[in-house]
Amino acid sequence: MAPRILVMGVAGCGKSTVAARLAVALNCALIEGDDFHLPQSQHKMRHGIALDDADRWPWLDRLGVLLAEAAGGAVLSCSALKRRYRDRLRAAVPALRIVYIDIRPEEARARVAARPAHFFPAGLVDSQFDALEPPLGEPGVLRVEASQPPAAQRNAILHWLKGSARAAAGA
Ligand SMILES: Nc1ncnc2c1ncn2[C@@H]1O[C@H](COP(=O)(O)OP(=O)(O)OP(=O)(O)O)[C@@H](O)[C@H]1O
Ligand SMILES: O=C(O)[C@H](O)[C@@H](O)[C@H](O)[C@H](O)CO
Repeated sequence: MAPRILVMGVAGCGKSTVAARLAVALNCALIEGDDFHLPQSQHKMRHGIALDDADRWPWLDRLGVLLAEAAGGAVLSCSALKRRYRDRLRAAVPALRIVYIDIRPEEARARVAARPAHFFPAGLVDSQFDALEPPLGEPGVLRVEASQPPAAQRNAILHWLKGSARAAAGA
């Protein structure tokens, strides 16, 4: 079955980095969630204003369609901070697998502050943690430590995917 995977977490956790590596390893498409924010949402973030549900719903709906329709599967990099956001993506892609990159606030702040050219300001990182509802306990979720090197993260995810495919086949 074509892979349909969400890599999620707060700004700076490393979701784009590992999602890109995973898409290469799985030979499938990469959907970079940040590329699909509405212009007004990008404007808000650039000006230090956190997104709210109303900003995120149309964005999540678009990403759900892209992920569901990607021929050959896809890896989606998207913050998906709240349970209801993930449920919206699951409504579009029922077999969604989720990789949660878990990072400490001080590390996320340091990473975001170290990339000043990016549209997302370090001052908004705390709001990401305020919004975050970690997906632990939800079905089909793997937690990955943000501090692991990207290659180790990718390998752990590939191992997990292989194990779930075997279990689904009853092996
Ligand atoms: N496993 C890692 N270990 C150390 N640094 C990392 C790791 N993964 C990513 N980084 C670095 O952390 C920063 C943020 O990474 P990345 O852009 O992938 O995160 P992100 O979650 O996609 O962020 P955003 O959503 O804000 O764009 C980058 O400078 C990246 O090089
Ligand atoms: O839901 C959100 O608040 C956003 O998606 C953010 O997480 C940023 O887009 C992203 O992390 C950029 O750095």
